[in-house]
Amino acid sequence: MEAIVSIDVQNCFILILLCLFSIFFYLLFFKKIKVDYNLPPSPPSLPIIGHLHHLLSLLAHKSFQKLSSKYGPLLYLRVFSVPIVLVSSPSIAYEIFGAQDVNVSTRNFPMHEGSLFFGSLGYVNAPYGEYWKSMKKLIVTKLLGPQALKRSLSVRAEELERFYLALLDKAMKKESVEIAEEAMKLINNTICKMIMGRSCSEENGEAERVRGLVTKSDALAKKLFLAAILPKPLKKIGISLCKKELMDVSGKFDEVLEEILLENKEKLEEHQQGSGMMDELLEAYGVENAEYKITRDHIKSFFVDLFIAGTDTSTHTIQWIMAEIVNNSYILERLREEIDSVVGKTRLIQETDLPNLPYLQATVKEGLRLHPPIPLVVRTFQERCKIGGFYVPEKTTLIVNAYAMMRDPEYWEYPQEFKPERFLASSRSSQKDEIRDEVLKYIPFGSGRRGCPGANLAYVSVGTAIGVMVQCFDWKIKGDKINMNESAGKIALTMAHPLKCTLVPRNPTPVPLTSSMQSPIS
Ligand code: HEM
Repeated sequence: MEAIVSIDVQNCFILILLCLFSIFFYLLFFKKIKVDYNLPPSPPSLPIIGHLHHLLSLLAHKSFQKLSSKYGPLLYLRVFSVPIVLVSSPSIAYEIFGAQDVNVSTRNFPMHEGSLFFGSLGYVNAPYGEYWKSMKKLIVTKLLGPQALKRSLSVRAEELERFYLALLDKAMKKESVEIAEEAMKLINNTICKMIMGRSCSEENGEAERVRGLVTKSDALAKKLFLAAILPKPLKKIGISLCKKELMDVSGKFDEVLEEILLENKEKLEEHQQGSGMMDELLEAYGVENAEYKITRDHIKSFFVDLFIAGTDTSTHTIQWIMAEIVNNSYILERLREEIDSVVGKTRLIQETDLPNLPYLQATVKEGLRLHPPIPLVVRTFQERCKIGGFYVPEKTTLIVNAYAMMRDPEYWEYPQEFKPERFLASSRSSQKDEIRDEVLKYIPFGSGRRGCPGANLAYVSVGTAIGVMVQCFDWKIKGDKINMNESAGKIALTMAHPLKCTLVPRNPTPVPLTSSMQSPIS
């Protein structure tokens, strides 16, 4: 009997211990789930598709802006079962591009084998790793870093004069000018020359073909971006629907680039200099023990990415800013006063004048704030993490709504208005701008390691193009005001009604040129 009682007491003790352990582990486990799976708040969604309708809306950045102003700056969305985190606040962006920068340094867009655009060998879609790092080094040292930009100054000066002459020619013939068309020629020729040592030829239609391909690629990129967010089977269908168009664009880019590559290789063999970057790539190509082994297709994909990333963005920025200037005559007057007093009327504005033209610089910054050509910055969280105290699962797509952040009334006075003066004031109180919340309220070029490496080039190309248009011409439009509606359909934010103007030369005689180019009048 004694033995039975002692066994019962032992069992009871073990049972109690088991219960206590279970409760302890249950609480621990339960607590862990609660902490780990405390996802960011999620706005109401539709059955099955979740928040897909917001992504499909014509102007997704605006649809997201409405969502965040109603439900908060950090939201958890889903497209079917695919998770997305939507960020619309500078302080959360600061946390992500600081502590989680490596974690979000890959885009994870679908890659199409064999294509030069959105293919597996490109730069923009390359995962964060050795290949991306070695190409970034090349971009900074040979193309877009401050020293490289100094070396290519004359290339841009020559293209700027060509731009001025093209506008002057149209003005003299009283033809109307489509600003985006002329700006695209300027930007595309500049980028081609800087990368490959020569611009595409206008005579044999090569330049026209490349510009057409850049425009096509931009529309195609939007479709591919949407496909990227769908769950696997739908993603496959989406991409296969774009396949023909993708391979067509890739094939045409290939034709043009193959020819230019051959020319450069011959130059190199004859010890003539091409562009620094092209020479470096051609030398590295095929070298067994190179830092990173690159193929011919790597080079071509890299150039396609640079054309596409640089051309449409800068072109649309020029168009938006010029439209704002024409709509606000006091800004035009103030810009002219500044340019006339610093540059004068006897020579064309140059890149080296920009540091002495603060109002022009502020106008460019304000244009990028109000009309960022890439309104949504998209990345992927490679690993799970915590943001703003919330759990973010691995492989979650990150969408940073730069458009909403740069129009947030908490950070910007009169956020919907075009007021370059705001950047004159902020440059004086730059200390204040270092405050955590202020740092990422201005984000037209993205941020972190994968932020835009072309920002410096963009500022000087856009600044001088706007400078020439203001310095040399009066602007006439049909009607009182330019329609500033936005257009969808492409990845870049464009004007729904492209800006068309008739130009009248401001000076009775054309501005003398610095290079050997001849004015159409002389
Ligand atoms: C107004 C002009 C421009 C704007 C607003 C702009 C904006 C952007 C943005 C928002 C991104 C994504 C950044 C991120 O994910 O955080 C980006 C990436 C990029 N941009 Fe620009 N860009 C402009 C001009 C240029 C130019 C002129 C070039 C070069 C010729 C260029 C080359 C690139 C490249 C290569 C990337 C990908 C960077 C990477 O993945 O590491 N961009 N740009």
